[in-house]
Amino acid sequence: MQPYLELASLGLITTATIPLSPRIYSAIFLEAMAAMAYIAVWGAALAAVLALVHWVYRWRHPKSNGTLPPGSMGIPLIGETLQFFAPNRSCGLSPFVSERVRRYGSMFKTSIVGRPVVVSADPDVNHYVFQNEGKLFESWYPDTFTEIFGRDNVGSLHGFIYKYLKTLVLRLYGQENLKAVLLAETDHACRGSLASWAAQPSVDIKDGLSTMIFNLTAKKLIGYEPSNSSESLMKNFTAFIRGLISFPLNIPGTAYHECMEGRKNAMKVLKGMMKERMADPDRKSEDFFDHVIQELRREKPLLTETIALDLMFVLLFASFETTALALTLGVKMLEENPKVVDALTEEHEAIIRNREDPNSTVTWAEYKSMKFTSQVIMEIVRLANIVPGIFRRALQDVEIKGYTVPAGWGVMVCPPAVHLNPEIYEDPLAFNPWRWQGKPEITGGTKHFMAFGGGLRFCVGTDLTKVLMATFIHNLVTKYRWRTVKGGNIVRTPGLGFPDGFDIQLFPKN
Ligand code: HEM
Repeated sequence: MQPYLELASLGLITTATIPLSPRIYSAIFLEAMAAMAYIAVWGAALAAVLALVHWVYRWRHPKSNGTLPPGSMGIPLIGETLQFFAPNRSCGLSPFVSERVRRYGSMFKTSIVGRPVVVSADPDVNHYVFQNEGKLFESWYPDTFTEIFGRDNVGSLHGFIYKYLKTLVLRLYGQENLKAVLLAETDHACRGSLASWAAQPSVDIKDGLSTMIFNLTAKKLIGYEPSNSSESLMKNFTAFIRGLISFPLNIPGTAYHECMEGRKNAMKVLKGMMKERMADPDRKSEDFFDHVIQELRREKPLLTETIALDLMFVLLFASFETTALALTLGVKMLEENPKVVDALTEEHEAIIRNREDPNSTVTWAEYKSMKFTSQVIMEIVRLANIVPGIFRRALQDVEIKGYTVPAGWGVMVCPPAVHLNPEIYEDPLAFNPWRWQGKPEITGGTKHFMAFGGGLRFCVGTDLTKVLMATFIHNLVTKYRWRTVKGGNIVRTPGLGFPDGFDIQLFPKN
């Protein structure tokens, strides 16, 4: 059929209909199509822009059934992650927290590593969060942290299985075993390490302490001997730790990537060990891993293999790095405060004078008598702030101090904001162990001291850490003097680090 152009419809003439050639027809058709496509593209672009504007608006103004704390959610997707990880080279509160507390108050909202989070610098709020573990809040760490520690790590477990694991770990690191076995072993390890470091021109104290504590605790946990083939395990943990609290960008060359590779390799070693031990039912129980494997062998085990492996991984890591970092900072602070060293020396020389054999190992009664040392340890961990943030997730909308924390949001309790608050600790950056004088011993978290956490999830390694620090200080101040050879500067990203190392030279006392 011949195509026609309806001129009337175009308003050019009244009634005429002119036959058109197919070429003209298709040109007009194409033009109409182009116009429609043009409109569609613009329409789609406009819709996309509107959706984007709406999304950005929603990002910046998240929905809530009540009043959200003030604060900024940062730029979409990235939030304020970059500011959170920005290096801070002092013992003071990170600018990320201090600037926001100044601007918004002690509770503010933000977004870090892809999650909306309410940060609390308020002692009452922190206490409330810890006391409501399992009721209003549960332990939660951002996905990137969970990737690192394993999805079934103890921090991600709840309820019955969590309580069971905690009891299992306390059998190894609780007071009874410390008194019966570990105190003497830590004393022995500290003596040996200090003597070997004194025989060298200098030692990187952080590396030395890490190796000493790793060898001690990994022996208890997995029967690790530094000279056997599993030596690479320590190297993997070191690679793991370097990227632990770094920006979560998993591409080759980044610290985070190195960290994930370290985890992969360490898990390979642990899996190999587990396979070997599972295949040997006659194996005698020699270390903590053997106890865990006995549990796995039961007809209806409470643990799964993944939970067991993640537990071993977390324990191996948490046992050495935390304490090594705190003690390294402690050595730096002692060097800067000779009066504290004098008071420590007096306390520890008195202990030795009261012994029948001055070379005998530290006894539990002696350890318990170290009052000033215990104040020094409290002061070191207060200022070290090894854990810059303790994470939880709201299980329902929670009203606190006139604000709402929406269900599903993260909460970051910020211990440094409490430990460095001048209203709580006078002249908070001063290293002053005497501030703890006459105060009752703290055995759990309190509103004003939460270096080891608080509530149900209070750190299971607290007593081990204190024993390790006390025996190290005992041997250091009674047998050696020391001086810094190089390094000792700190950085927090936000985890504590010693970017230039910290080399000291030890001199035996006569
Ligand atoms: C200076 C040394 C240490 C510091 C500052 C420290 C700090 C902490 C903090 C703040 C928590 C609470 C985390 C939370 O509530 O989410 C915690 C939990 C934990 N710590 Fe430590 N810790 C130290 C040493 C150790 C040691 C030596 C071990 C050895 C086993 C250890 C094992 C653990 C474990 C397994 C948890 C998880 C407990 C749970 O989820 O219930 N920590 N630690």
